[in-house]
Amino acid sequence: MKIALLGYGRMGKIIERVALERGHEIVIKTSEEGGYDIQDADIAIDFSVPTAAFFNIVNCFKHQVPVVSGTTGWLHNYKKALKICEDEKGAFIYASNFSLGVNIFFELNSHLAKLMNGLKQYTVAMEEIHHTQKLDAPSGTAITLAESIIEKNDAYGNWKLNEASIGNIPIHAKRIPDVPGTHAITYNSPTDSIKIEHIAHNREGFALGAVIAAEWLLGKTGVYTMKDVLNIG
Ligand SMILES: NC(=O)C1=CN([C@@H]2O[C@H](COP(=O)(O)OP(=O)(O)OC[C@H]3O[C@@H](n4cnc5c(N)ncnc54)[C@H](OP(=O)(O)O)[C@@H]3O)[C@@H](O)[C@H]2O)C=CC1
Ligand SMILES: O=C(O)C1=N[C@H](C(=O)O)C[C@H](O)C1
Repeated sequence: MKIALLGYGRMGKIIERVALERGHEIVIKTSEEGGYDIQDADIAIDFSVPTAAFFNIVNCFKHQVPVVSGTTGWLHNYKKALKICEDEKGAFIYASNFSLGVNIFFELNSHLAKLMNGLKQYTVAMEEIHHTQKLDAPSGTAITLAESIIEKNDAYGNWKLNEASIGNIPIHAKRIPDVPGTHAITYNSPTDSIKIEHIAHNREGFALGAVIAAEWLLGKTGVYTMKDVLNIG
């Protein structure tokens, strides 16, 4: 595949290496808005910044270039993007986390949330830890985890950053140098705690998942998720 890398930072560079190892070609790599012809590419992979992702993604839809995005912090525009994708007959996969491990963790979290539904002695709390360069908080992955708990557990209707209050899942965001991404969910009762945790040791899993998603999306139209790609859950 001829790949456009929209965002050539920490993730863009690892995705480039993984894509080359899998026999693909990088025809565009950019850290700027525009200045390239997206139609030179068969597919685009956007790992940019929250303020740029929506433009990058919509530009792909408008030129019928399938696009995979892992950028977090822009999801207030997600529904708008889906509408444009539909209108332009585009192809799109967004995931807050492309790693196989986290996608398995999403399933565990959902199952645990269902088991805990109605057990009023337990309260849930989430912690996410990332490197100090991260622009958004809480992480996209933490938001996905919280949304899944809200869907399965009647005790929760929303999440709150660094704040515990009734009906809200507290998400504690910590920034520590060089941490690729850690997410933990703990259910606490007066007598015990149940904790599940995912620790990324590096960024390879995110990059491989994004390239696999791009390979899977090529030739399709419509909106998909990593559940479709990995066929889990
Ligand atoms: N879904 C997933 O699995 C994962 C998602 N992420 C997310 O991916 C995103 C990128 O992460 P990471 O690579 O660590 O961040 P970086 O800051 O290292 O890279 C982002 C790059 O995007 C560039 N950029 C700025 N404006 C634009 C633009 N208009 N178009 C294209 N690129 C632009 C930045 O350039 P400059 O520095 O000059 O501003 C920078 O080089 C983040 O939102 C992060 O949360 C990260 C890991 C996994
Ligand atoms: O910015 C990062 O680094 C990461 N961002 C994603 C998120 O916000 O969930 C995924 C991963 O945790 C790394």
